[in-house]
Amino acid sequence: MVALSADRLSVRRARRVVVDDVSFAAEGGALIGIVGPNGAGKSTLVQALLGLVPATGAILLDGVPLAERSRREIAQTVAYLPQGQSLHWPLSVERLVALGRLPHLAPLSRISRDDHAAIARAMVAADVTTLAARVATEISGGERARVLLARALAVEAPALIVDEPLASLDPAHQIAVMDILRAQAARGVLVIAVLHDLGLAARYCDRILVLDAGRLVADGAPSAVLTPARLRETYGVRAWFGSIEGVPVVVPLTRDSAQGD
Ligand SMILES: Nc1ncnc2c1ncn2[C@@H]1O[C@H](COP(=O)(O)OP(=O)(O)OP(=O)(O)O)[C@@H](O)[C@H]1O
Repeated sequence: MVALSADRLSVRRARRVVVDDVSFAAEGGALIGIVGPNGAGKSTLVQALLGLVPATGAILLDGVPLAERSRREIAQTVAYLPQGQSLHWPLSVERLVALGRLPHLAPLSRISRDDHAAIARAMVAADVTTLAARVATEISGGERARVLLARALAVEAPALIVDEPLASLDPAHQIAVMDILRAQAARGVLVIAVLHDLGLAARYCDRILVLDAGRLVADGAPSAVLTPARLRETYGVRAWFGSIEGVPVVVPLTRDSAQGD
């Protein structure tokens, strides 16, 4: 199974440290949530894990420093769904999902039967088969989110990093996407998901990393990490914690007046 680790990872943007001395290690077979307030550095952290932004510290992918891997190797090993991607080319949905196979194709080679099978599996998993012939620039925001997830799934990489995969999705599709991520983890994939919905993070993740102002302030099982004190300190909110039919429920209730504003 794939292994990904960061050791004392820091990233500066516009001369500000936005990821600050973050260390963690992860292996395939787990769904790991990254949560934290807006601007905490979550997207920057995952971009650094993919080698997309310059960082200090060490990142190891299967024991090899990321800097020693080619872009193609990284793209084959870690599929990535960026946050809020917009589409500019009027490709069909099926062709857009097919782009997920690019890391596996030799230059000028054609899509193989295996590639077609991977594309079909990804479209079924993300529930976008009925959109296959539609123009990708002419579908709704939630449909686009699922199509882009399908493109990432089509890579069939041993690791999958998704940045806010639930944005613009209705409740049924939010649950469906979390089910997909869980199923991927159950198949041995390392899934890292940047999430804002703490309730779904608590329900679905094996482990949660909490980022606050660039620092990793908590790392552990959801029940250990998503506590009233942590949510107060990190988000400045009071939350209700409970469970329904054994499913953990976290509902942010009010901003914490102790925060002062
Ligand atoms: N290209 C950039 N240039 C300069 N600063 C940036 C850039 N991208 C992000 N930042 C800053 O880096 C910090 C971390 O941003 P990042 O997008 O990683 O946060 P985030 O936790 O993913 O936030 P959100 O939940 O709002 O998506 C923020 O202060 C942001 O303003």
